[in-house]
Amino acid sequence: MNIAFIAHDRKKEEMVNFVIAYESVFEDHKLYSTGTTGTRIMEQTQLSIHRFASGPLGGDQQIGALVADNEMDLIIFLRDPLMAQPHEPDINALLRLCDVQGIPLATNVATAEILVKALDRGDFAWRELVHKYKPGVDS
Ligand SMILES: O=C(CO)COP(=O)(O)O
Repeated sequence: MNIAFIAHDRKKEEMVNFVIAYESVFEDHKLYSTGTTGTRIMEQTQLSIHRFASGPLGGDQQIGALVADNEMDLIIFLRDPLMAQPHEPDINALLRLCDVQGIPLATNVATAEILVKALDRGDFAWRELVHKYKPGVDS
């Protein structure tokens, strides 16, 4: 599965701790992130992550492009609900595209935990069909 991690600055530590807790699940998947989030996770885990640009520089939009193509299977996006972001339009566009494509999206750790347990159980296996019938998409 293709999984993306995104965390705003005051949520990065929570994200790193979450990924450490489920590292054994994530290591079987293809991982993506915005720039700084991915760097922080890779510093503290053995995971290899394809990092896009930092969020304010277009990273949310780059992940959004994969969502628009229905290539992303799960997004964990720990947003900071108490601080305005300069790239709010990019963030909203990504969230909207997840709803357009019906992509599982967690915006807090409680939901992320439920989705990761579902992932580990194989509940998202149907997504393989999406990839299988789309030429040029990673499995
Ligand atoms: O701003 C972000 C998402 O909107 C996160 O970007 P970084 O991971 O580069 O800090």
